[in-house]
Amino acid sequence: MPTHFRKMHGLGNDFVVIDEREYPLNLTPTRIAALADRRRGIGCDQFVTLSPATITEALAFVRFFNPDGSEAGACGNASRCVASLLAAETGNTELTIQTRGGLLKAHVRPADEEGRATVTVDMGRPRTDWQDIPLAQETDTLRLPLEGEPAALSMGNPHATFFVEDLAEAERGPALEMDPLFPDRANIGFARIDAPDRMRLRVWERGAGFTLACGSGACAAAVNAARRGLAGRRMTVEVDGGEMLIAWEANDHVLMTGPAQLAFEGAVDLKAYPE
Ligand SMILES: N[C@@H](CCC[C@H](N)C(=O)O)C(=O)O
Repeated sequence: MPTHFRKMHGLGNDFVVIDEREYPLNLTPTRIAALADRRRGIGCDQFVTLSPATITEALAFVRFFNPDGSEAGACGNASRCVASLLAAETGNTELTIQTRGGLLKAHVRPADEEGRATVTVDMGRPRTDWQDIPLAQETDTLRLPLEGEPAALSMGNPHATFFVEDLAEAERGPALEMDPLFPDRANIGFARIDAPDRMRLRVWERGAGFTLACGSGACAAAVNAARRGLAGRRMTVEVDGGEMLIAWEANDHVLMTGPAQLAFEGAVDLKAYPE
């Protein structure tokens, strides 16, 4: 029996979304990696599953997997996409989803003629203690002991942000993801500050590589820029796929606003992929 899936994207960061709320599929990392593979599977930057929430206020428990099969505690763009999906399903414009990184509240605005909804997700509080990111050793997370002195934090997943003049420095991403300072590896952002309220960002994503947009990376870069005194607390973050608005509120929560879109729906025979 083929399994229904949705292909969604936020600013070109694309997802296969499978709803397991009625039938658990027990997908293994091997099968997820095969399905996420653009050559032999459906292909996506992240694979997303919905299962029943364990907390009554949440509509679903949402899990995010990278194309290498590893699981991430957060994915900003996929959170917007899932929120738009659940809003269409329930008619609620204010809703909560449960993730490994925590409970996320979302506000979903109506979709435009192209089916693109604008969604704000409260991504929670950034965690800046070295153990929470995590780092391998106690260190000042505002300036890590790496060439270029990036700032690091967790948005439910680990991020390091380098502040650069030239985005060509992003070619250091693959090696930095694996640096021993990051025991769980890390998403590596390269941010060029263009104005106190505007930056250009590229992110080498852990387990995925360069993507057109990284929502949690945009939150991390904006917060890190403000922590370093390089920018204010509200920023437009321009990525390869477009723009997000990030606001680091006085209550320490990070609000991320950007688009979410359904690309197409399909069905897949899971048994055709290794377990
Ligand atoms: N695309 C994402 C982040 C996905 C997870 C990341 N690669 C990780 O392993 O932490 C986003 O929009 O936040």
